[in-house]
Amino acid sequence: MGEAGNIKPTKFVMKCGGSTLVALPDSFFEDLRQLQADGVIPVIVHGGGPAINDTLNKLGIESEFVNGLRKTNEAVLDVVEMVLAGQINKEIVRRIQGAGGKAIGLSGVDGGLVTAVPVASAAEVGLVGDVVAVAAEIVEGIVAMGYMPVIAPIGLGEDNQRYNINADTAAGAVASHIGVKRMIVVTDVPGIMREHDSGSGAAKVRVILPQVTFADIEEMMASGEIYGGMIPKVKAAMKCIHGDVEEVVIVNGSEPEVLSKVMRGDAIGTRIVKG
Ligand SMILES: Nc1ncnc2c1ncn2[C@@H]1O[C@H](COP(=O)(O)OP(=O)(O)O)[C@@H](O)[C@H]1O
Ligand SMILES: CC(=O)N[C@@H](CCC(=O)OP(=O)(O)O)C(=O)O
Repeated sequence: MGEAGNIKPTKFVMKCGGSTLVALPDSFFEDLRQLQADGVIPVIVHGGGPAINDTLNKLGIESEFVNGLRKTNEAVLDVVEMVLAGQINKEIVRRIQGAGGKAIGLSGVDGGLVTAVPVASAAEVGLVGDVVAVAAEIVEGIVAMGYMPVIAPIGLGEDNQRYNINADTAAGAVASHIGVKRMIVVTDVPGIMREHDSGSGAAKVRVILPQVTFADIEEMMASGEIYGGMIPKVKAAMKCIHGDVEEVVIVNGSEPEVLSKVMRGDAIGTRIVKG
């Protein structure tokens, strides 16, 4: 069968971390455009933790993290929404368009895209949300119009309350609700790393693990080898890998053509699979 004119577009979710956003080269956005042109459509969910920190500092608003989640009240939420849905979201859209791609930015508030409930630790962290629903038809509609959705991780409760959602958590929820096969997490390290004993008393070296299972992750979290910002990524991965989602791949955004390489199946970054 001649499939060339008949190939169904493939969607994948890409989470882009605040740690890497400013450092992303133009070629990263050209790669996105090329994928889009080839019918491989990125659905982007982004973070922006460092930019939120900067603006909170400038405004003299205190904020701290409890188990990887920002303690959030209404004053903090104003800044989170302004920075994520305003500054960062539009910067990503501009860079995609600058590379010749087509993108529409929105937050989880728009069209009721992301419905959230307070996280279990809300008594400690305040207005932080977990995702309970994603309006997949909005994502599908934007993709059908030929645009990449670029989503800022703010959610709305049934009572119209806004919630701050960790971007890894939001990306994992989008991946499971729209039923992609793969989520790519773009960050500032080349994958999940582990210290490796090179033997004969030599110094330990840090190696990138090409593939990890849920059991490996549990072990590395318990030993402290996975810590800090990597924790929400692996937790989001373990939560979303079921049903349609088969794998989550963690890669460094400054690696040339990193997205195309993952989509081609090259051995790059760390693949998280169930077991
Ligand atoms: N085992 C590990 N391998 C690699 N990075 C790790 C590991 N455990 C924790 N990290 C940390 O996770 C960070 C990435 O998370 P984070 O800074 O929150 O990025 P992002 O802004 O992309 O979400 C890395 O810079 C590193 O400091
Ligand atoms: C609840 C919570 O912690 N929300 C995050 C949302 C942004 C984010 O997750 O950005 P990164 O991907 O760059 O870390 C925050 O306020 O920083």
